[in-house]
Amino acid sequence: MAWHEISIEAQSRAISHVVIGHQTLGGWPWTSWIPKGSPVIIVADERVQPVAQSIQTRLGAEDVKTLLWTVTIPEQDKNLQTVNTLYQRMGESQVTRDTVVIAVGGGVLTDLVGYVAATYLRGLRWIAIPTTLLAQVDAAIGGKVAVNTAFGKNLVGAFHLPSIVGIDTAVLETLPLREWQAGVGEVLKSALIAGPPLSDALSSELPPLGTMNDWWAAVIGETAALKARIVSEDLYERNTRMFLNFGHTVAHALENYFGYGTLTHGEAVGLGTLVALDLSEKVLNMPRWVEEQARTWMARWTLPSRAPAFDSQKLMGIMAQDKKARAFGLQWVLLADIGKPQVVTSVPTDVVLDSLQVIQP
Ligand SMILES: O=C(O)C(=O)C[C@@H](O)[C@H](O)[C@H](O)COP(=O)(O)O
Repeated sequence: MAWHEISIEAQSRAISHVVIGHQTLGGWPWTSWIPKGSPVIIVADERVQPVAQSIQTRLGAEDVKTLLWTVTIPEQDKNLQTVNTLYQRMGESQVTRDTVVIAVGGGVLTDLVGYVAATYLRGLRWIAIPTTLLAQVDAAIGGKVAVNTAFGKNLVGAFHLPSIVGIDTAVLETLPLREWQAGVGEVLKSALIAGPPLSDALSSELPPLGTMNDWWAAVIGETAALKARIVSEDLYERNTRMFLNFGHTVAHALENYFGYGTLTHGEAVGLGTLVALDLSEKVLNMPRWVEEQARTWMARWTLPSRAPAFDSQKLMGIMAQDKKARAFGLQWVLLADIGKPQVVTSVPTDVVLDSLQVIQP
């Protein structure tokens, strides 16, 4: 029986503009970001409702039809049940495919609302307005959107780039201290995988957490630019984008093990980073000074270097579900040196178990 093939070669040149400024939210060209006549739904964390209301006022003045939904979504509610409540509201509001969704909040909100935008009506245009350090340096950039399941962190998701990521560092001026701490885990990760100039900036001075200043504005800009560069090279994480997952193999497992929300993502990333650095010394002969430098940064910014007690074998079972895992086993992102990440497969289980000891209490 003869057969023939018809190929579909979709050329999606997805573009995502990352806009960074300080006290610039009010001056952004909103109407150029939203196609004429498109309705808008703003989904905002209730803690940053004033930011969302200022956007709604600005859009209203330009005759853009806007709904504002304020929500509270802790990490433990970043799941399909919460997604479904938003699907329900969108159905009740008779949302159409030309609607633009604007997500205003931290990483949990941009992950979940971004996933809703990726899936409702098979995909809506969306804009991310990150209001936490974690979201501004990492979560809101690059289009990874997802929710957690009982089997693991971010196990249900998609790649759906926001058309705009609007970063106004002024919104961090009222950010609670633990949210600052939750974000620095990703800043340290970025400095370790990138090396200079970001790692030099951290080594020259480390301001206290909680006060927005020029140093933080520069570090946020550099970290966001690093992520934008990596995502531009490998949007679907087929190779180099895995570098951004440094420390996350253990981090995500810890978040699941202790119950989502017990450890902040940044705290878990800090702990996962220490395990990855120990493995890097063993497997890639990474110079020890890199680990010592990371520990200095973590201590300065009060990131925990020890986890609550955990069963290493059970944690390994959760790690097996990591999205970087393949049929042949786990893939690790390790460092040969600062700024020199590598994807490494077939790290022996006993070596991993030994490295997990570095974060046991
Ligand atoms: O954007 C990426 O790629 C990252 O790995 C960045 C991570 O810091 C971020 O936490 C991401 O959401 C985790 O991705 P996942 O694929 O491990 O869920």
